[in-house]
Amino acid sequence: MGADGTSLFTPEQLAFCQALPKIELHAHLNGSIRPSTMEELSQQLDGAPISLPELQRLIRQTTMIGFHFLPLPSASPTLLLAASRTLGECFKLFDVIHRITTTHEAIQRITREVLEDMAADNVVYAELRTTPKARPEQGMTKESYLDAVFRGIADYYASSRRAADIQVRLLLSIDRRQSAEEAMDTARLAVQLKDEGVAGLDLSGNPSVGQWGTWRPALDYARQHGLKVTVHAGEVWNPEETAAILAWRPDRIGHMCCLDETLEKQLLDSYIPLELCLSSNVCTESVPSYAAHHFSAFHATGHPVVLCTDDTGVFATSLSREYALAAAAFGLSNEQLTQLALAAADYTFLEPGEQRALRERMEAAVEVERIDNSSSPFCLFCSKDSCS
Ligand SMILES: CNc1ncnc2c1ncn2[C@@H]1O[C@H](COP(=O)(O)O)[C@@H](O)[C@H]1O
Repeated sequence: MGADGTSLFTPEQLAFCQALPKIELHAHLNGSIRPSTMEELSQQLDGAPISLPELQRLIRQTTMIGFHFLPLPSASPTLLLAASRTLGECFKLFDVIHRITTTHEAIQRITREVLEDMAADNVVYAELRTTPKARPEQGMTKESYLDAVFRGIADYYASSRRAADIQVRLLLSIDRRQSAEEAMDTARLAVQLKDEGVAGLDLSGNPSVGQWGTWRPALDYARQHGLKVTVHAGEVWNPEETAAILAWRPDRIGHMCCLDETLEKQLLDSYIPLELCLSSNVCTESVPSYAAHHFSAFHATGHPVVLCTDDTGVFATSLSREYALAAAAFGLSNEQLTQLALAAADYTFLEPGEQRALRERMEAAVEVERIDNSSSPFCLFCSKDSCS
């Protein structure tokens, strides 16, 4: 494999996946920061709570994670993680990112840029998640943090010619470091903002921290008030917690890398849709390789699965790249990739009528691609030499 990972799939596979209309259901806002923006924001830190030398020291400290700005053939310099790191080291990197994204302006900008990047990658619907943060020293409350996110979304729609192409909902994240009270604050905020585009709640953060029982009342509250809930589970080996989360029956679950036979059977019986992030899980060593990723087994049984990115900035990926990785690692045909992308509409936190409309919009886009490619001797959409 090349250092940029591109040799994991063919250019044709990537081109097909880029042309496919896609749905992103598991993307963390700050983890999706453009590396170039991260670099730029870190230059502007003088006078802010963290100075540039301090940031550089922090980055050096996290060199086990490694910052490598590698020129990719068709992209701007991209941040890649070094060959070996752990999930714990990854969370040190999030702390660094959070220390350079402390202002409302930074949050607004990152939100706009993330949507621009998604639209350019042919993402037609996204549920973007973020942890609302109160930073009194910046005059930032959880509410004003979210206002900045909403302004970023508005900026995107105001500036983009492709605005109609991407529909966005927000999920508010509870960080596992947070107390029951903090979690409940976030749940209340999510309920208040239900009509403003907040579709649900997420539980995320370092999986080695905290206890499931701490945040459960907040998740119960959100559910009782009509919000959907997705939970990170099984990112590390913690069978008691994973069983308790499965018994609670979230509307979707992220990761589920570490399962024994009993948990796997419970998950299959539950039919709860899985948000799967190949690069993230391989990079953080939650799974040993792409080929060994549990996507393959769950997809083969017909269990609902959706490919997602997790943190495009941290793992130097895009949704098209994740689809191409899956195509190459699991031998998926173009038709299987198309069905995978379309099926994700059913797992969104939209109302059933909105889900149907989204799927129809995607099917129409796929049809246009089929027609556009029908004169080509090699059909992009059925992997045959020609299609009838
Ligand atoms: C790698 N796998 C992962 N597992 C668990 N939580 C993750 C994560 N990747 C990201 N986050 C969560 O998202 C935050 C960054 O975005 P926001 O500041 O909320 O926008 C991280 O601090 C962590 O809490």
